[in-house]
Amino acid sequence: MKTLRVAITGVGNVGSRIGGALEERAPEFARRFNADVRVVGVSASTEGLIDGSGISGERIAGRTDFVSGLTGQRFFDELEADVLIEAGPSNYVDGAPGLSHLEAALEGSMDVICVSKGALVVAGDDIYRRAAEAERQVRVSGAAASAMPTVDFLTYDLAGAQVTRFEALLTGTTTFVLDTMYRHGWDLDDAVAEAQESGIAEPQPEFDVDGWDTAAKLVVIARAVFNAGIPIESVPRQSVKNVNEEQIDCWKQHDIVPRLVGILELDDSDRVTASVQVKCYPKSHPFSLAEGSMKAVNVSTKRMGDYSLLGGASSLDATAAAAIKDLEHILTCRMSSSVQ
Ligand SMILES: NC(=O)C1=CN([C@@H]2O[C@H](COP(=O)(O)OP(=O)(O)OC[C@H]3O[C@@H](n4cnc5c(N)ncnc54)[C@H](O)[C@@H]3O)[C@@H](O)[C@H]2O)C=CC1
Ligand SMILES: N[C@@H](CC=O)C(=O)O
Repeated sequence: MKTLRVAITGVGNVGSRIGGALEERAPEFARRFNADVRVVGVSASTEGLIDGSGISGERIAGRTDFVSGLTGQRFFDELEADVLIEAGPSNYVDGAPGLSHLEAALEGSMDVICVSKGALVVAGDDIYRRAAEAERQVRVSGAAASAMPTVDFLTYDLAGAQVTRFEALLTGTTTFVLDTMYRHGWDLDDAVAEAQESGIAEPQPEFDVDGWDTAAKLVVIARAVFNAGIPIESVPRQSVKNVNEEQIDCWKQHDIVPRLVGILELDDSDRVTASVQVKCYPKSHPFSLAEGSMKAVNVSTKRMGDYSLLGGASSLDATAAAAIKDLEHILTCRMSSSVQ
């Protein structure tokens, strides 16, 4: 049986669940791929743990035998792993600490799974170039709307379809906030506090509310799907903060529902432009049917017509599952290439 050694950087809301999610799937991986998939290293901001014999989900979440200082470069110097799952903070200024984690992992010939978005937003080009040079994979489901298939849907299912427009609810927090304001009369602050309580809002929730999270996901998707480099600062953004009670009343009278959407449009030369907008939709539109922290995607293509997907609500378990989905795709590639 082949062993696949997995490391995780960032043991917060999401990272601490990834170990348990992997443990749950391990017997299936053993059966289907004849692979022993185990976590061999985890690092948090000031401490970490490396154990080649495997680290259980309980040890990751409990952190009782973490070693002080085993993080950052020291962690990578001591780590021997095949795949890194990066689940630290998303930092759109310089990509730290995720960027140096991804660089060290690719340097060490690991495939990388990004749950955090900062490094991809700040240095997507560089990460994909390094990965190509190292002949390693970059998987980004967790950073590109997690449980809602975006990159995989566009690159695999719609391969060759020639996408012309992608319009989507990519941030569960803003769907939740607008939905509770519209349907239940909540005020913005209460709705944001509830989203924080459930762990889906960013540590600084204005990243969600002001459209940065949606913009970041558009940047990640544009790079992964269309090989387009879009600077996040160039993405025009609208904020949910500016939605007020009078507007909500007016939209209700007109039977239309507000949502924060991210849009990618491709022109005839395949040039991609991105924007984040508060838009209203008729009540029967799939985006209006997205309740709570659900997401939704509308895609127009030249060769296969139009699509709508609805689902993929933001949740910590669903995000951990999306990272394990990426791991499964890596496993599939690694196993098939070892057969050839
Ligand atoms: N919460 C969610 O529903 C989702 C979150 N994400 C992204 O996943 C990432 C993690 O999100 P959460 O777990 O909610 O955030 P979190 O703030 O709970 O966890 C981040 C963890 O990274 C740790 N960390 C900070 N510096 C570090 C370093 N130098 N080395 C190793 N670890 C370090 C922090 O101590 C913290 O525990 C974020 O980038 C977020 O944008 C993506 C999809 C969904
Ligand atoms: N803050 C995001 C979660 C991570 O991508 C959301 O609300 O969907």
